[in-house]
Amino acid sequence: MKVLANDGISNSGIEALEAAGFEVLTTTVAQEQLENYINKHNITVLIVRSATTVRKNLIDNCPSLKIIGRGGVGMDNIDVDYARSKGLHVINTPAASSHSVAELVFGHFYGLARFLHNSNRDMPLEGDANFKALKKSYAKGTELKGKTLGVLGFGRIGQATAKVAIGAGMKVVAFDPFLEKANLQLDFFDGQKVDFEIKTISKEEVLKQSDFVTLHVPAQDSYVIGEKEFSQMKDGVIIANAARGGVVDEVALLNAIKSGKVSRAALDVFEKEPQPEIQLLMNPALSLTPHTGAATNEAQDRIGLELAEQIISILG
Ligand SMILES: O=C(O)[C@H](O)COP(=O)(O)O
Repeated sequence: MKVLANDGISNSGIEALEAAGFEVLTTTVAQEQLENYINKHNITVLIVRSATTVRKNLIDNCPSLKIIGRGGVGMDNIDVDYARSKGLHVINTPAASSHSVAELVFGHFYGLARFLHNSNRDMPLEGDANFKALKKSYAKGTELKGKTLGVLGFGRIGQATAKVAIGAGMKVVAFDPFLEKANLQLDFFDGQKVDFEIKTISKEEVLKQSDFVTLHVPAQDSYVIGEKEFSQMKDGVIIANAARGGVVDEVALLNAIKSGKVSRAALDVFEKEPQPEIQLLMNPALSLTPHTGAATNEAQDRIGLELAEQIISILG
């Protein structure tokens, strides 16, 4: 049986699938040629990340497909219910990338707190005077330790982010419409484990208390953070969106930066992907990454292996 991993898959995933007798194709087929390719090569399993979309048409026109696998969390690029109604298995790997996303958020937070996203670019090629001027202009950094992190969406990734925050000496407050509390476990390098509980509070209270805000919610029809929510935040707040484009109103964000309500922000996802608005790309208050939350060797290894295991157990 053939597996097409159209947005790639780790070697560990390929090896596990091949050992079970699957043929794995890793060609990236353009969206408009996908239907032909799947039919021509009699593909049984289509694996995608966020780049390839799997809509009704493709599902209807590719009868050889038995499984659609999402290497990652968000399935907004797949017509999941429709595929399932047609008897296809739709699988993903919801836990495999949580810690990688959490670390990316903190990479942005530490960078923003000390202006690394700008100072890297601004370092003078020569000149003592320039160096000194630059040192002065980046003299107002802040520590994360002792600050409050607000987490909107307290599922797997939100909780992983909370654990990193606690390790960084931050207080964590969280909002989740589906969760009253979460039991978290901190794992230490020497094998010690510490359990603790975080009770969620209202969204407004999270926004009011937080020095840093991070979103970990699925794609949805309306903004989670817009003009109203920005007005409820502390002046000078730093925010991060590594969830989905469209959960933060980008126009409201730019206005909030302009007014000083938001001092700096990190975006890993954009309302327009893969071509974010130029005003975002040019704004010095923004630290940007091209949707790389899950893009670590470790996360992709776990994702590849988990997909392989699920595929083998369904078809093996
Ligand atoms: O939903 C996810 O898993 C993340 O947004 C990562 O998407 P990617 O696999 O396209 O990097």
